[in-house]
Amino acid sequence: MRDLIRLLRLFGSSRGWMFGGVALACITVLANFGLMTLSGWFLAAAAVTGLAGFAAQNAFNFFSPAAGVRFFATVRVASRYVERLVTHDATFRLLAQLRVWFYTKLEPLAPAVLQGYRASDLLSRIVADIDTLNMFYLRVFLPFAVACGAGAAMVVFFGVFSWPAALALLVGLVLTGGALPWLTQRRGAAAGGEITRLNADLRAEMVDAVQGMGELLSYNAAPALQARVAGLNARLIGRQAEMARITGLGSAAAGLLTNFTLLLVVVAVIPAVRAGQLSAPELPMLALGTMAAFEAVAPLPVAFQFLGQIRTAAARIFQIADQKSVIVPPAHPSPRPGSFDLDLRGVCLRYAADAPWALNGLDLHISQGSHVAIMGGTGAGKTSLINLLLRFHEYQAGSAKFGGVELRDFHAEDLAAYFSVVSQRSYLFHTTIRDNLLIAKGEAAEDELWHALEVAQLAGFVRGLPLGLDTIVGEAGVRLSGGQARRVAIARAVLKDTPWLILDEPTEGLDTVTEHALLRDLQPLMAGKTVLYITHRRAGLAAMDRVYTLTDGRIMLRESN
Ligand SMILES: Nc1ncnc2c1ncn2[C@@H]1O[C@H](COP(=O)(O)OP(=O)(O)OP(=O)(O)O)[C@@H](O)[C@H]1O
Repeated sequence: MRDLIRLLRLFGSSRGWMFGGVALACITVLANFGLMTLSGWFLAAAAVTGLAGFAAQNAFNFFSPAAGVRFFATVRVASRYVERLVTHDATFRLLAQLRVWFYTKLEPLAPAVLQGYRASDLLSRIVADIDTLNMFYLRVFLPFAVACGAGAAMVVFFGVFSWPAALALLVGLVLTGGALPWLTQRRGAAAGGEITRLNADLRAEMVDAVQGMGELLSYNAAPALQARVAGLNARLIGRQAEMARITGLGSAAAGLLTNFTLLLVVVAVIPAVRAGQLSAPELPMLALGTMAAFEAVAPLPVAFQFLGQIRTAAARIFQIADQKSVIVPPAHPSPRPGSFDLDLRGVCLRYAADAPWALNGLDLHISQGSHVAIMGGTGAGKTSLINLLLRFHEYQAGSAKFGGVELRDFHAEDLAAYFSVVSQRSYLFHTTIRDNLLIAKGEAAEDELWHALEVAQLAGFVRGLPLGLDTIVGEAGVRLSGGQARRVAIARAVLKDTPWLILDEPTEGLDTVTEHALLRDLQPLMAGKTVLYITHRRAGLAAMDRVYTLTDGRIMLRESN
């Protein structure tokens, strides 16, 4: 329940649209109620008048009730139309609001906290869970509010004619709109929650399967995956069938309760008609009114059945949104560094309180303009050093100063303005070469893009492509060779043009010829910049001013060039 109240609070700024939709839906239900009750009364009164003789027929006013029927019919159609427009508009607004809110919560968690989640699970939360939460307004909140508002008005209307009939209607509405939804909600909670989780698991397995298709086929591991997916699928279908059974039972019980209430109302009204306290046409009026009144509560049993699904989705979303970023942003704006020197003294960094130190008392000084290489084997702490510099992870001890200012006094996004990273892992988006370059400098002109490609030695290749800069590179750049993808990353660094250039194993995975060509082509980019070259190979070290060896998170050796 707490999660649902939180959800409602989140929708605060769209309150006008939400309650506007509720008001219009109430008008629609009440117009239908007016139409049915007036029609019931009018038809019966006309029949009674017809039997009463010529004088009574002449005296009967046909025009006012006929006009009333037309009025309610027109209002019902018009308000239903506007209600659909408003409630759907409200739904899309809430959806957009939820997505933006969730994204703003996610952003500070990248990359440190989000690394703990599978990408496909995050995708499920961003897309499917948010969509499920969106059902909350249209399928739960709106029908519930309409049932309360319009239901109360209709009971009061019945009360004006007959309190026993009003009581019978109230009991029928409360049973159908309160007790039955409570039951379906209880019955559907477990299945609904599991459907959300199983859908997420299934999506995660499928994303993994598509990404690892090559490995699965070459190791003949596809049958095991198929069996896992089939198992998940069978459980999902089982739970969905359970939900369908509950839906069917809920609808049938609602229909039964409607007819039972109709019977109760008729039984309650007959003595009053017999006693002359009510006129004969008022009996069909209240009977048809009862049928119309149930329009207000009919969607509730099915709506509440989905509460389990909505609650699980809300819990999954809030679980991420409530995570704290490991980087605490400083309270004040980032200072301007006095220079671009880096001075690390006894820096310790680890990824969890009980994890071993990835950087363990690291001392390192890199003066502005110098070219420094850090060598180290697997797990030595090279990437952790970059994580430290870019404020992707927090350091727990020691002093790390950039231009004389502690790194933790910088906002990560401001610090990013001083560093460009060319890495073996530089990610290429499934879009054009142009768009992949523009992420480094959104406002770059066409000739700047070509200049960057020239420096990265990729201009000739791009010119030769039929679509040139508008060539789609494929997912993670699959349509480019390893060397070409690295050159796109270099072109980004040229565009960004920062004082520091970090080369994180830029030639990893490339053949020796390409490696040497790439290192040679990097030279113009390195001129005049402070360069940190991280590698575990010896290629390219000759061009460095100093070479350090990193072992177990600290500098163990300094080689001079
Ligand atoms: N995100 C992370 N969460 C937990 N531990 C991590 C994380 N990243 C690195 N580590 C651990 O920190 C230590 C240093 O890792 P790091 O990635 O900095 O080494 P590296 O020198 O870059 O290695 P490689 O050359 O193999 O990439 C390793 O023991 C590693 O297991």
